[in-house]
Amino acid sequence: MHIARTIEDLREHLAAYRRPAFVPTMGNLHDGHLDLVSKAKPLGDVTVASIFVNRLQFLPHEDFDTYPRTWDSDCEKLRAAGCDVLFAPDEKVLYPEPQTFKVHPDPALGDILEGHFRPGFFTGVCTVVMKLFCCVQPRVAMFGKKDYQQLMVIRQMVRQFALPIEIVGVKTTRADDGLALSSRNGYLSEAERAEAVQLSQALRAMAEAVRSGERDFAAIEARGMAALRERGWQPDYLVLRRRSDLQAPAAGEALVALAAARLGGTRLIDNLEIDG
Ligand SMILES: Nc1ncnc2c1ncn2[C@@H]1O[C@H](COP(=O)(O)OP(=O)(O)OP(=O)(O)O)[C@@H](O)[C@H]1O
Ligand SMILES: CC(C)(CO)[C@@H](O)C(=O)[O-]
Ligand code: BAL
Repeated sequence: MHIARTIEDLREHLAAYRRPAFVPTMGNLHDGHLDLVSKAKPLGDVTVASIFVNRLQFLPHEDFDTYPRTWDSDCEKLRAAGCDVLFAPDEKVLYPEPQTFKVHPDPALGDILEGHFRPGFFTGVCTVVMKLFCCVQPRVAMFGKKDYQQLMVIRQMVRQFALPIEIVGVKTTRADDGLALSSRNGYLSEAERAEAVQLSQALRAMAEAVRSGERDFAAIEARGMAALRERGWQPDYLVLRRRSDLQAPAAGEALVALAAARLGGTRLIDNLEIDG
C-alpha cells in the first residue's frame, strides 16, 4: 500500500489509473470502514482510502482534539483489506491557507437533524469531501448508510455540481447485539456499551409500530424519546422521515427512522430504513 502525504505524490501515484474507487474516512478504522474498502475494490482499478480528521466539521465544544487517532493499526487494517493507496494529508497539506471558500449544502437537507444539532457540520463535510474528490479524482466513492443524512447530502452535492463520480451507499455494519459500529463507540464505558444497543432497539420499535399499522408518527416518536430518556439517554432526535428528502412523510411514502442521542458523554447516531 502506497501512503501519500501530499497531493502531488497522490496525483503522481494515481496518474496511471482510470477508475479510482475511493473511501474517505477519519481513521480509527473498524469493520464498517473495511467493508467499504472491500466493496470498493471490485468497482475500480485502484482502491484509495483517506484518513483525515477534518477540523472544519467539528463544533468548538466537540471532540476534535480527542478523536481517536490510531495510525499504525489503521495502516495494518487497510493493507490487510487490500487498499492500494492511502491518502493521509496533514492539515497544512489539505488546508494550506484558511479554508474561507466553503461548500454549503442546501439548507432544506443540510440544516435539519444532524445539521440542526451540529450547525456547520455539513458545510465542513461537503467542503472536505469536495476537496478530497479534487485530490483523488475518483470515479466511484463509498459512504456508509450509518451516516444516512451525510450520504444524502453528498449525493445531492455530486448531482448538482455534475461531478463525474458514482456515489455508493453501503449497508451499516453492526455488532452482534445490533449496535452500529462507530469510532465513537470507543468512548463508551462497559456499562454504557451494554446500554448502547437500546438506540438500535428504539429504531426497531418504531419500525414495528409502523409495520403494525400505526399512523400517528408524532406519537410513535414521542413514545420512543420518552423511553430513551427514562433509561438515562439525552436524545437529540428520534424521528420518522420520508427517504426521498428526510422531510415529514405523507401516507404511503418510503420511510426511514433516524436517531441521535447522547449516552453519558458520547453522542451516537443510527437509522433504519423501514420496508413495506
Ligand atoms: N458501521 C458502519 N457501517 C457502514 N459504514 C460505516 C459505519 N461506520 C462508519 N461508516 C462509514 O465510514 C465512513 C467514514 O466514517 P468515519 O470515519 O466518520 O467513521 P465513524 O465510525 O462513522 O466515526 P464516528 O464515530 O466519528 O461517526 C463514512 O462513510 C461512514 O458512514
Ligand atoms: C466523509 C468524512 C470522511 C468527511 O470528513 C466524514 O464525515 C466521515 O468519516 O463520515
Ligand atoms: N461519521 C460522520 C462524521 C462525524 O460524525 O463527525
